[in-house]
Amino acid sequence: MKIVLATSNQGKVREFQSWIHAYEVVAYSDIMEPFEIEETGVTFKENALIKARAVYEKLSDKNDIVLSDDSGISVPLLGGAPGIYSARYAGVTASSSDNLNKLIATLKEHGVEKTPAFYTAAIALVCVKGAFCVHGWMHGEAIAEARGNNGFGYDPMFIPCGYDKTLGELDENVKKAFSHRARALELAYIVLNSLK
Ligand SMILES: O=c1nc[nH]c2c1ncn2[C@H]1C[C@H](O)[C@@H](COP(=O)(O)OP(=O)(O)OP(=O)(O)O)O1
Ligand SMILES: [Mg+2]
Repeated sequence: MKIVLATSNQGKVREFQSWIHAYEVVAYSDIMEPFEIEETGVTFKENALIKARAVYEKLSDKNDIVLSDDSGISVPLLGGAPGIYSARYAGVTASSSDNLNKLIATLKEHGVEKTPAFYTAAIALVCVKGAFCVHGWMHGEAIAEARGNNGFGYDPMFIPCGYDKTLGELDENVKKAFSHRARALELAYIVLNSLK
């Protein structure tokens, strides 16, 4: 039994592979031809389940467990945007730097240098015993500039609570200690251990 990650985001793959040691972890594209999965849900949970179910359907070994992550950054000043649309914020074909630059430009349009923001991660697990979903959050501030190259996505503009540097500048262990994804993964372990 191994964990198959239903994601095409290499930043997520890197984090899950470096954080999960109790199981063999592979990206789904290592064991099948990658395919388009439409994220038609209106919540992180719905989209996480859509991605995990789509990959589980195509698995040849149904004893494997599929793990997906649907995540994003929400800015209360912007009514929660980009939220579940974080990966499509600057358009459906946008790169992560397009999205980052759009959020920086939007904050500047609102005349703010920093504003409260939070990340959400929904992790779905789909296996022979059913489908499960857990969540995690990380609070902090979004700033109207990009600093540092660590992490991925919006990390260069996100300062976690209790720090004065962005996740782009901070050591990777900070994300491992209390990121939205790390917190959701802690809960996912409870589900995983009960599936054994
Ligand atoms: O820790 C994070 N640090 C920085 N940015 C992050 C993080 N976590 C989510 N994000 C951003 C990236 C992307 O703009 C969106 C996720 O979108 P989301 O659809 O879940 O992932 P994705 O399309 O990149 O890959 P996939 O759907 O194949 O898993 O939120
Ligand atoms: Mg996506």
